[in-house]
Formats: sequence, structure tokens, C-alpha cells
Amino acid sequence: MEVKKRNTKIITTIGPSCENVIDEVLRYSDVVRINLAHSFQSVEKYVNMIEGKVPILMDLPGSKLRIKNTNEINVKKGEIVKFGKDLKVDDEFYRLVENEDIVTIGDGDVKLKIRKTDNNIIGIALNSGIIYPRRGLSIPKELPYGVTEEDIKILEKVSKLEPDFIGISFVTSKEDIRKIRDILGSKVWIVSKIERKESLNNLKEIGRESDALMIARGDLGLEVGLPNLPFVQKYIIKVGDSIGKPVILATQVLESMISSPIPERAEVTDISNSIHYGVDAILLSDETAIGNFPLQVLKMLDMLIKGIESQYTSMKLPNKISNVMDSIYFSTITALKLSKARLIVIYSPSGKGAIRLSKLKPKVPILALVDKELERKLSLCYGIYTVKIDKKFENTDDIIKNSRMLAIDLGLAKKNDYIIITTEDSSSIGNLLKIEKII
Ligand SMILES: Nc1ncnc2c1ncn2[C@@H]1O[C@H](COP(=O)(O)OP(=O)(O)OP(=O)(O)O)[C@@H](O)[C@H]1O
Ligand SMILES: CC(=O)C(=O)O
Repeated sequence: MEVKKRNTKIITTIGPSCENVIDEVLRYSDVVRINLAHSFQSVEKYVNMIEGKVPILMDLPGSKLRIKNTNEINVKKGEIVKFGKDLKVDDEFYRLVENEDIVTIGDGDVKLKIRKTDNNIIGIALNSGIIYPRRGLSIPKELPYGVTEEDIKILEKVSKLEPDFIGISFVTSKEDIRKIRDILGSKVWIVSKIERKESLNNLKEIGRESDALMIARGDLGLEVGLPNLPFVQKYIIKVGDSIGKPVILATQVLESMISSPIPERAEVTDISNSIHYGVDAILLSDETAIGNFPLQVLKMLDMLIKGIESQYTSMKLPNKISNVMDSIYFSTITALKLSKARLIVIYSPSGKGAIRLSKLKPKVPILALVDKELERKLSLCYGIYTVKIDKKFENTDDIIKNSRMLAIDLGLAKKNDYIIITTEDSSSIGNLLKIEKII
């Protein structure tokens, strides 16, 4: 376990651009994402390249229409694109699309106006742009969202590779999550990608059934309309906070760095605002999968997060304390502020206490002593680094002694530093809050 001197986590989508620099990519990543919509053929290769060094999130494709071309197509405004000839698409598209429909490619890269005759379908480009391989295709029709049969087939194959997380695209209800949970059991964490109005309407029940939420801004932006996206983003973070589930920010985080070694100012400000609102992790997609500067992007995001976090002073103290455990977590944050401790250690076999603390956004790392199955999962959460518990602790003295040793051994505290030691609700141990000086 390596503590990275930043609290907000980085998730890297792996793709062709990462292959030659994989060791450095892994050094900067807290989680690696394999997007099965693009990398199903390479999934074993990628799992072997990662060698268990970093937890893996495998993202199921979901019911999204996609372009089948493997080449890029450059289109000019007003140009005609012939479906089936220039542009090969999923069969379902031909059944659903109607004359005059406006079709959006990718997250809005190119829009086409459809002209449909008995013999063929053409699209007239409404703007100039590039149509990239395997991009999504949005049409103004309701598709049967949720988990598809194809997702289940893919899942049965990839689950043998033991992913740490599975991402479900276009989740609409808790039933979608249960379908996946029935196959995987509870050992694999389920990340629900929020990208439909239905998923927003059912967000709390979806959140409770999932282990983490993803703000999938690409499809979500098309679905809710761009002016609503900032508010929806804040809403998802708020729900994640209230139910104690980590929230991932995704899409167009450093989009300009696909083709430029430096980011746009607006991207930096968006990252800063998102950290301030309380996301746990930030996901890079095309930037690292197919971009020209995968390592520069990772180094830039790492540097930006560290710089931005160092400027924020406010930890989130709850307005209302309604139970004993919250009073302990609240006191932990207050004690942290006043003692200038360098570290929080929490005995949290279930992970729940560690997540609750992380939602209060302490400025120091949280070292969570957790059950074996959670060791890799909590790397998604703001500020949490884990050590698995090999033996159950007997009492609070045992926890204090071990916490002190771990903090020193892992280089997280040295002589004369203070650390704060606490526990989650545990009938066998009792409650604890200790401000401990390393001597
Ligand atoms: N492994 C890969 N190989 C090739 N291209 C990739 C790969 N991963 C991502 N891409 C490209 O980067 C783009 C953005 O990546 P992202 O993972 O957000 O995909 P997406 O198509 O938006 O998928 P989804 O909506 O299912 O997450 C993709 O549309 C694709 O063009
Ligand atoms: C990540 C993703 O699926 C999206 O932004 O739509």
C-alpha cells in the first residue's frame, strides 16, 4: 500500500495509449478502468498487464447504440453521410430511427439530421467534426435501458478474471443491480453509472443497492440537457453523502489534453469545483485510453488535485448529530483540527465507519483497518488507504498499539506527531476516540 499525498482518487481508463507506459500509469492510478464496450477483446491482456497491482473496474457496455467503424471519419458541415456505407451502425438503429430525427454522435462531437427513403438512410452533418470509432449514437427514442442480455454474457466471461468493481451502464432501478449481484455475490463492488432520467428519479434506491455511484456526464449531459448538468452533478454527490456511498466524477475532465499537453482553465476550475462539492474519485476516459499524452494527463491531474486540496480548509462538520457514532466521527474531525494530527486510523471491519469519516472530508489520510474483502475496494473513497485485518482485535488497547505501529511502519507518522485513533460501531470492542502522541 502506498499513500499518495492526495485524498481525491484517480481512476484511469486503460487503452492503446497506456500500453507502452503501463508501469507509470499504474503508479498514478488508484483504480484502473477497462471499458468493455471498447476493450472486451483485450480484457485478459490488460488484466495481465496490471498484474494485480491496482484494483480493476470493468465497465459493462449497456444498451447503447454504437458506430461499428474502426476508422475515423472527418465530416464537414452540410456533408452527406450514408448509413451502411460510410457509417456502419448497430442493426437496432435502422429499426428505430425516423425521418428528420437528429442523431448525436459521441457526447455531441457531430450531429446528423436524418433523411430516410425506402432504400437508404443518410445523415446531413449539422456541424463539422470527427466521428471516432465505436462512439455512441444517441437518437430521440426510448431504448430498453438497464442490464442487457449481452451485458450478462460479457459478465459471465469477465467475472472469471476477478474484477474488483463492475460498472453497470444505464442503470434504471434496483432490479438492474440485483441481476448483477445474483451473478457476482457481494465480493465484487457494483458501481452504478447514473446517466438516465430514470436513474435520477430512483437515485436513493439505486444508491442503497450499489456500492458506488458514477456521474457519467457524457450520456447524462445528453439526457438531462447541459444547463441542468451542474445541478444534477451536485444532487448525485449529495445523495452519495447521505447514504454513505462513494461518488465518481466521469467524462471530459481533461478532454483538451487528448491533443494538447496542457489543460484548459475551465477544466481546472471544473476539477476544483467538483472536489469542493465532494467527489471521491475522478475518472479519466479518452484522455488516457486513446489520447496523445496519457502520462502528462495523469501527472497533471495528480498535481492539480494536490494543489487544490491544499487550498481547501473546511472539513464538513454535520449540521445535525443524530446518533452516537456520528458524535464520535464529528469529534474526530474536531480533534483533528485542534490537534493538527497527521493521520486518522479507524478500525472499520465493515468499511462503513471509514466511509462515513471520509465523507466528512478530513485533510489527512484515513488508514482503515478492514476485512480482507474490502482491502482493495475502499481505494475508491476519498482519503482512505487500507490495511487488511488478519486477526480480530481483542480490545481498544490492542487497536491503539497496532495503529501506532502501523502509522510508523508505513511512514505516515513519526516521533512527536499526533494521530487520531477511532473505531466504527462494534459490539465486541466498544467505542473509541484517542488522540495519541507518537513517542
Ligand atoms: N480501450 C479503448 N480502445 C479504443 N478506444 C477507446 C478505448 N477506451 C475508450 N476509447 C475511446 O474513448 C472514448 C471515450 O471513452 P469512454 O470510456 O468514456 O467511452 P464511451 O464510448 O463514452 O463509453 P461508455 O458510455 O460506455 O462509458 C470512446 O468512445 C472511445 O472512442
Ligand atoms: C462514462 C460514461 O459512460 C459517460 O460519461 O457517459
